[in-house]
Amino acid sequence: MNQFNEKSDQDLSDALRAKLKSYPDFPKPGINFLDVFSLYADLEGSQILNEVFIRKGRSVIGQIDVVVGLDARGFLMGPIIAREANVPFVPVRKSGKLPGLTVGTAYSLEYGEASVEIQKDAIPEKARVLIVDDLLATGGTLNAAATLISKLGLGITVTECFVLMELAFLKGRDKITSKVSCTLSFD
Ligand SMILES: O=P(O)(O)OC[C@H]1O[C@H](OP(=O)(O)OP(=O)(O)O)[C@H](O)[C@@H]1O
Ligand SMILES: Nc1ncnc2[nH]cnc12
Repeated sequence: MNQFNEKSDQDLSDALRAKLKSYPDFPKPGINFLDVFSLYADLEGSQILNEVFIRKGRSVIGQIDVVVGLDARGFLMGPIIAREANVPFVPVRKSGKLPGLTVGTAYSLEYGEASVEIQKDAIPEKARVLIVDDLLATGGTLNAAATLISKLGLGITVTECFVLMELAFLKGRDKITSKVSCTLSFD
């Protein structure tokens, strides 16, 4: 029993939307930056996020074998979701940060370019993967992560992507071949 048991998913999503801070023209003119850390800086916001991620993890029990979180804000949520789903957590990191043998790819995102890597032996054969991140904008980042995972071969499949926030008007979903779910959509 916790203070959110009686709250619907919609109630939680509405509460987060009311608390979220955005910053026009950051990091570049024309970008409205949605700051997930503004939710963590609010004690109730942080508790609601925890509840949202716990519900997400429980909803995929038995359907996935690994949670992959994206650098950096996907690391806030991935381990909670993975723990509730009772599966391991694996990071996709910006290039040059992971030890051992890695596979990498370059991509574009809403406000720049980047490249990411995953450890070659991080995901077991035939695993069903859930990719998680805080935000879907153009879809460049999620698509790059899915491409990386497919480069590993071994019959590994991305079964779902979960984001806390989606800038739906940028149509990032069109780049993603797997199912995408989100908590807060912005038109
Ligand atoms: O859909 P896209 O256009 O690819 O944009 C979404 C990505 O952009 C942000 O990360 P960023 O690369 O800024 O990294 P950070 O988490 O290290 O700040 C965000 O956390 C997503 O990962
Ligand atoms: N508008 C935005 N706000 C926060 N993170 C982002 N990543 C890409 N676009 C973003």
